[in-house]
Amino acid sequence: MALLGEAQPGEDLLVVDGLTVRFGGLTALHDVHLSVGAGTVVGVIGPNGAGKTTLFNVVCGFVRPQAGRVLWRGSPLVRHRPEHLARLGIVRTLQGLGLFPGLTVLENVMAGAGRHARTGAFPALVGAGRSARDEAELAGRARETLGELGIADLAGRLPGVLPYGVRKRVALARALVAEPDLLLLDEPASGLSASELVELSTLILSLRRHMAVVLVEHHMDLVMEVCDRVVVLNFGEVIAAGSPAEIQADPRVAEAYLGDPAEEASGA
Ligand SMILES: Nc1ncnc2c1ncn2[C@@H]1O[C@H](COP(=O)(O)OP(=O)(O)OP(=O)(O)O)[C@@H](O)[C@H]1O
Repeated sequence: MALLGEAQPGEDLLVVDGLTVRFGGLTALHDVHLSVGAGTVVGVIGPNGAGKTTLFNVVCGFVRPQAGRVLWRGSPLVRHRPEHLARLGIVRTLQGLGLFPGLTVLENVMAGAGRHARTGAFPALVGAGRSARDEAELAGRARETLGELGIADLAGRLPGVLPYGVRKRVALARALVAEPDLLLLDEPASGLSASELVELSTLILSLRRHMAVVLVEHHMDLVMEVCDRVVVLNFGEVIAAGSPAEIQADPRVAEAYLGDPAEEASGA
């Protein structure tokens, strides 16, 4: 895969240091610490409402914490905004796919190349401000990424006509074309068939050569298969962190999940 990783293995790319987030009287995160090394896949799991999405939202600059910091390559991210992330080398996929219905698959993927675009999001989206050469180079990279995900033949289609699993791949291609150093994956397994899950697992494992991944996911089989480390949140607090085997054997984790409907729904 032609995705370039600049970080050295073992380097801590992302450090979340003592994050606390409150929404009115509700504490969504309380003193959360975690670190993500280059070339590692870190799973963030926990029952519904545990704070996983809030954690992503803080890293992405959507939510400001009441306490704590997010460090990127050793420097605190101060008042960072979601639109600056791709240029830092951080890209997130959304639970909702967020594809543009009026753009083709190829155009949707090209719209994800924020890190390399020389202009802001809207001009980049419509192609303004890029030279014909930039445009051709970007289209080539977008096609290559679609090829790596096995959907190059769908480049000219509109996303609305494609099955959900394929649209998820398009959303992933849009994230990967930015060649991130850190990919934040928000429930990539939801809605996928058993065979698509196997492909997703292989893909995530292959990404490690190029980038770090943080995976928020309810599908435990996938988490246990692809993650180097797993962090478990419950009611906004880290209740366990360790290897997949350690997490599976931890009684506090089983207890946190007892009766969680999302868990039952995922069949894990
Ligand atoms: N903008 C907000 N305003 C008020 N409360 C919020 C807001 N965002 C999240 N919450 C609350 O914060 C808590 C953590 O929510 P969050 O979405 O981070 O959990 P989650 O682990 O991602 O859940 P799920 O697995 O269901 O997606 C929940 O109680 C939620 O209702």
